Formats: sequence, structure tokens, C-alpha cells
Amino acid sequence: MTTVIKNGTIVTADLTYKADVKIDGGKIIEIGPNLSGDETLDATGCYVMPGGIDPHTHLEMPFMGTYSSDDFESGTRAALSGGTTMVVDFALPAPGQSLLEALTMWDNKSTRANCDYSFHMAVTWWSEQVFKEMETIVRDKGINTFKHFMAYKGALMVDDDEMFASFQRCAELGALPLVHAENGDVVASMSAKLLAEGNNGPEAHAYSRPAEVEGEATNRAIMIADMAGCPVYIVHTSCEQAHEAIRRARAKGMRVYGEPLIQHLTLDESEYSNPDWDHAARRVMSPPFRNKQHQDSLWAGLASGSLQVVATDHCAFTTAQKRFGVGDFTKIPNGTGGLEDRMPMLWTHGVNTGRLTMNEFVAVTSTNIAKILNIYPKKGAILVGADADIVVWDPQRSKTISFKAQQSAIDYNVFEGKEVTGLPRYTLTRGVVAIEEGAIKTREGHGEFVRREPVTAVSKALSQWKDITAPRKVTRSGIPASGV
Ligand SMILES: NC(=O)NCCC(=O)O
Ligand SMILES: [Zn+2]
Ligand SMILES: [Zn+2]
Repeated sequence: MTTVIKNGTIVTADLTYKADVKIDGGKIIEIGPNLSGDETLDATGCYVMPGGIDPHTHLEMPFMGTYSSDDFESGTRAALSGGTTMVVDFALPAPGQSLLEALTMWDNKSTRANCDYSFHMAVTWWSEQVFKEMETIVRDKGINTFKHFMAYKGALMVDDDEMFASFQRCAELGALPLVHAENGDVVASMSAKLLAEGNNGPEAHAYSRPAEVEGEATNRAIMIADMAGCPVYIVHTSCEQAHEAIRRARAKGMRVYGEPLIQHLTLDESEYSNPDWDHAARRVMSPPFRNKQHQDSLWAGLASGSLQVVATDHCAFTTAQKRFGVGDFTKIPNGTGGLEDRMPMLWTHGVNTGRLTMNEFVAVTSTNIAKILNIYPKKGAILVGADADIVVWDPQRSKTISFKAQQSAIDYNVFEGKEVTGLPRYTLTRGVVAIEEGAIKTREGHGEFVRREPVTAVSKALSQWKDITAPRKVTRSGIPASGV
């Protein structure tokens, strides 16, 4: 059965034009005027865009003594509801655990996904076994990204030595390292000091990890990647210091990507001063929300191209789970939701204000990350042959965000009460209509794992340049006799 999306305006990362889109077998098969098919979706007044790709989610994540509360069914349903048609989650080996064994655990969880998905593999420890398994993960499992935490000391954190070894392995394999860049040692010490002084509320979480702690680690990660000869992707870039580190590196030709979150772009640190403990604790995440100066830097980075991807780091915990940290902020599970709200919030605060063009919106929510992950134009494109992951975006539709109407499995929403204008009329996942106006028509298990091959054009070029500029031994005649 063929489907035609009619009377819409196609908006891609670089083009805006009126045309119909014809779909068959989960793929786009034709783009042009006056198309017809078995089923017609009316896109009058709407923009036909590549479905969003959220490269940073934590569904059913074992973390801080509990599990994040959205599973692959509810999380991907929330994603589709907000126009996102692919998520990339994280397989997290416990320190000492086989990477392949960890992947099996996540493979088992993801069978219930409503949309396509993939995994980053975390490197949470280092050994000859990890070195060898990374090749299997890349070659056999189709995962070309490896996550490194510089924070969460005693849990997920790796040190510089381990990171350097892993980054060098990424360079050999043509893989991309991702980094959570906060100085975990300093955070641990600051946290202990704050608790000892009786500063134990949710606000102290933000005090324990100021922007300088993130900026330093971002610089360090960039330096280590440069020495290792690989690109690097900095996740949840939340502040000016981190953005400036990325911008400076890119201006010097280094292959560095930055990922602000929709939460950091639109919510600020004043939330932590709320007199309601629950309100503040629900917003505890790492890095913490920052102030307006930092938000302005992130928005400027998206418009100027020094930051490339807007994600959510969707890692939702219920109020009851957040209350594990009553009396000790270090026990508040870190994380907030955002999967469903990312695109409507970014459209409202970006496109509707003129901070972003529609084409930039598509670039930072879909196309850029598809290219970085080496899945373009299968994903992130409105092109013949691409997967029919499409959002028919109605710029006039509006709603007030409320946890009462959300798909995510938690009892609050950090964007509660925010008015958004710009919502999906339809969201299609490989040609199947999953969202129609407000109706949820998702199909559990419809989602498929998306393989991602190594060696992007960027990593290949970087390796070539590093070979040419590698330090060369100087040949000398008449070496003096040893002084011994
Ligand atoms: N970000 C956060 O607070 N929780 C999720 C885990 C991580 O990304 O650091
Ligand atoms: Zn993180
Ligand atoms: Zn994360």
C-alpha cells in the first residue's frame, strides 16, 4: 500500500520547497507535484520534515541504585508523540563487565520499541578485553560510537589514561568517542564538602558542579582526542565555558561536536531555588541547569554552527525515586525527561522567535546527527530511498505541556505549564503513521535496530591528516658516541 503526503512544504536542513512525498515499503519512493497513492495524508499548511533523531536517551537505565522509569515502549512512544522517530540509547557495562554481555542486556530491553533505535557503547573500565571487544562491537554489532564518563567517580568514571587508550582505539576502528565532560574528582570533593557543611538540598547538586568544572573537562577531552587522532562528541554541553572550548577547537580545525540539551536551552538554575523540595529535585541532572548567559551562548552556538545537535539526555525518574535523596543531594537520581517536548520546545523558543531558521531546526534535530552517526541519508533526510521517518509539522497547533497528558511514565514534567506552538500533525516511522493529530497509534515492537558503520568522511580525513603530520624521526649522520 502506498501513502502520499500531499500539499505540504518540504523543509530539510538546506531546502524549503512545495512537493508531495510518496511512500512504499517504509521508504520514500517519489518526491514531486500532484502525486497520488492508496492512502493520502493532508499536509496543507504543514512542513514535511525528517523525523527527529534524539542521540542521547537512557531508557530503563540502571543508575544510582534504581532504574530510569521510561522503558523502550513508553520512551519511544513519547519520542514519536513529539516528532522524534529514532533514539540512540546507551549500553552501560558495569565496570569489569564484558561489553558484549552488556549489549545483550540492552538488546533484550529494546525489543518493545515503537520506533527505530541504536546504542552507544559505554567504556566504563579498561583492559585488553575491552580493547578487543571494541572491534567486535564496531565490526559485528554495527555500533560506531563509544561513551566515556569523566564524572560519576566510583561508578561510571574513567580516568585520563583509560580515556586516552580508548580514544586511540576509536581512531584505529574509525569510531567516534562521546564524552560526559565534568571533572568527577572535583565534583566528588565538592559534594563531600557541601554535605559536611549541611548543604544537602537539591540546590547543592548545582553548587557541586559549576560551569568551570565542565569547561575544564571539555578542554581536557578535546586535548586527549587531538592527541589520540580521533574526532570527539561532547554530550550535554550546558555552559559557555564548554561551548567556548568546542568553538575554539573547531576554529583550529579540530573535529569536535557539541550537543546542548533542550532543558539547558530553555530552563535555568532558578528552578533549584524553588521552596518546594520536589520541584527542585525533579530538575536535578548533570550538568545542572545554568543561567541565562550560558543559555544565550548555547543558542548562539546553534545559530553559528559551533554546536551541532539538540538532544534530551532523557533519563526520567519519578518523584518517589527523586526522594531517595532527601537529606543527601548526592542520592537524588540524576536525570530529567524531555523526549516528547524537545522538538515543540525548540520550535517554539527557536523558530518562532527567529533564533533558528526552519532549516537549522531540521539540521540540529535530525540531519546533523544522522551524518555524525554515519546513517545519512537513510535517516535524517527527505530523499528518495531514505527511510520514511517523517514528521508532518503543523506550525499552528499549540498545547500547554502537562504531565497529565504526556506519554512518559513519570508523575511530572520539567516543562509543566509551558505553552508550545508547533506540533506534529502526523509522525511516521518507516512509513507507518504512529501519531495522528493527538491520537497515539504506535505499534510496540515496530522499531528496528539501526546499524551504524565506522569511518565517516570526517574520521577518514582526520586519520589521513594525522598520518601526514605525525612526528618523524630525524635521520642524522655521525651520531656522537654515547657520553657514558
Ligand atoms: N545527565 C543526567 O543527569 N543523568 C543521565 C546520565 C548522564 O547522562 O550523565
Ligand atoms: Zn551524562
Ligand atoms: Zn546521558
